Amino acid sequence: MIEVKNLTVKYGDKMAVDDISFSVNKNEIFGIIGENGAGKTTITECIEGIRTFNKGTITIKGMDPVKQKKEIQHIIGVQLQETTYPKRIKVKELCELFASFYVDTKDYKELIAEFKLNDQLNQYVEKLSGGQRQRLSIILALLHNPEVVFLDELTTGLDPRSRRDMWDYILHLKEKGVTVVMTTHFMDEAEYLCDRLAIFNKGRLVELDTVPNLIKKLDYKEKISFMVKGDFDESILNNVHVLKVRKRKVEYILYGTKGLSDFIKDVLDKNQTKYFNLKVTQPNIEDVFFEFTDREVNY
Ligand SMILES: Nc1ncnc2c1ncn2[C@@H]1O[C@H](COP(=O)(O)OP(=O)(O)OP(=O)(O)O)[C@@H](O)[C@H]1O
Repeated sequence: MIEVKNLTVKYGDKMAVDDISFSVNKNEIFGIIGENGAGKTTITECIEGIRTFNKGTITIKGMDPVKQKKEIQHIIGVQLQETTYPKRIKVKELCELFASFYVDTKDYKELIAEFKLNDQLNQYVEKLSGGQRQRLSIILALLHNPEVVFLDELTTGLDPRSRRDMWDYILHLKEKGVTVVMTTHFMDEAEYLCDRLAIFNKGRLVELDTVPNLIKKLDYKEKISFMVKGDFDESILNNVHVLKVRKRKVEYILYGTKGLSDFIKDVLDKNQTKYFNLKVTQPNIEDVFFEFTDREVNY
């Protein structure tokens, strides 16, 4: 559905996107993750045809998003992170205005009902809450039944229930055959929704795979975390089971081989360490994120 080859974007001397290539398959939910400033918005805006780039080629369904802007606009839907709407316009009027941009659109009232904005139909857009504005932004992106939808941090600012509802809706879009390209900072969201995840670090693509495959790449079998009170002799953690230690103030997160958690519990007790909040879990996509975005990129 989407092919990106050798995309390079510079802002002055600053390399924002550095020679990246990837493709997005039809009907997949493709996640883009990375730290702030990693280049996620720049990349998606280049694909959407709203940002120029220095080098590379991009196609959506074989079309060039810049040269064939008109055709592309009919097949893509874009939900933006921050959108400024005209002042003193009501929800209903904004939907009608956006619908007038396209030849063929859905009945916006269906979408309004699906996203539970019925009560706000006659409300001024500027008076909507943050979560309501987010829901309106996706309605506007879906009015023309696009084949590909770009979602930029869609669930930021949503309450837990609305966030879950939004996840269901994204899965529903996939069921209907839509291709979804989404950026997110929520790792649980990326893990739950995305068929494949592209991890960007400082403008470079560092990993691209399914969630289970990315977790396998970590090669850690066990993970244990705990918090300590008072002095703590870190040298007790030195052992063949411990492959990596991350520390945040009083919290320790350890990754390692099978047997790691038994060894750590044992050593903490033997040393009479005052610990709390001990948790034994499996490595997850957040661990993948830390591993691959910490790492220097070598090619
Ligand atoms: N118009 C611009 N002019 C100059 N530099 C820019 C411009 N837009 C983005 N940048 C820089 O390019 C880099 C990539 O920015 P981008 O917004 O694509 O990152 P991002 O991964 O989307 O970040 P975030 O998670 O914070 O939204 C950053 O260092 C940013 O400061």
